[in-house]
Amino acid sequence: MSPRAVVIGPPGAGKTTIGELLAKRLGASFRDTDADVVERAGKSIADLFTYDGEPAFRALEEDAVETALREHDGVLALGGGAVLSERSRQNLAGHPVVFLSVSLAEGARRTGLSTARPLLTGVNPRATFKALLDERLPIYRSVAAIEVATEELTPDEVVDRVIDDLGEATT
Ligand SMILES: Nc1ncnc2c1ncn2[C@@H]1O[C@H](COP(=O)(O)OP(=O)(O)OP(=O)(O)O)[C@@H](O)[C@H]1O
Ligand SMILES: O=C(O)C1=C[C@@H](O)[C@@H](O)[C@H](O)C1
Ligand SMILES: [Mg+2]
Repeated sequence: MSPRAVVIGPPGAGKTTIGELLAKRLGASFRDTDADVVERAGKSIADLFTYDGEPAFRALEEDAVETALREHDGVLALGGGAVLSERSRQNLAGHPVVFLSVSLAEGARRTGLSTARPLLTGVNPRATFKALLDERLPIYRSVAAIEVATEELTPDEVVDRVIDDLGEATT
C-alpha cells in the first residue's frame, strides 16, 4: 500500500487544507501525521513540545511517518518539520511528494493568529518563520516530485495545479 500523494511544506502552506480537498477530489481518504501523533500520545502538539520536548515529538513523528507511508493509500499530509529526519527522507523515496510553498509574508499571515503551533509562539514569530524557511527550503525541494506555490491561489486552484503536475510527474 502506498499513498496517492504525500503533502509537505512549512506551517501555513496549507498541507491540511489542500490535503483534505485533494483527497475529496481523488475520492481518497485523508490522513495527517500530526493527528496520528496527537492520537498516539494522547495530548496536543503544543503539550508534547512543552512537557516532553521537541525531540520526543520528533521521535513519535518519525514513527508516524513510517507507519502512515506503509498503511495509507490515500492522501497523506506530513507535519511541517517531518522532513528534517534523515530516516523519514529515506522513507519518502519513490513516493509522489508534493511540496506546497509559501512566502514568508503570506506564511506569517496565515499562521499569525494561531497559538497551536509551538514553534511559532516565541517573541518574534516572523524571524522564527524566516529561519525555518531558510533551513528547510532546500530540504523540501530535495524530497519533492513537484512544487506548487500556494501564494496567489485559492485552495481549489492549488488542488487543480497539484493534480495537473502530479499527472505530468508520474506519466
Ligand atoms: N491557498 C490558500 N489561500 C488562502 N489561505 C489558505 C490557503 N491554504 C491554506 N490557507 C489557510 O492557511 C491556514 C493554514 O492552513 P493549514 O492549517 O492547512 O496549513 P498546514 O500547512 O497544515 O499547517 P501546519 O504545518 O501548522 O499543520 C488556514 O487558516 C487555511 O485556511
Ligand atoms: O514545522 C514544524 O516543525 C511543525 C509543524 C506542524 O505541522 C507540527 O508538526 C509541529 O507544530 C511542528
Ligand atoms: Mg496541518
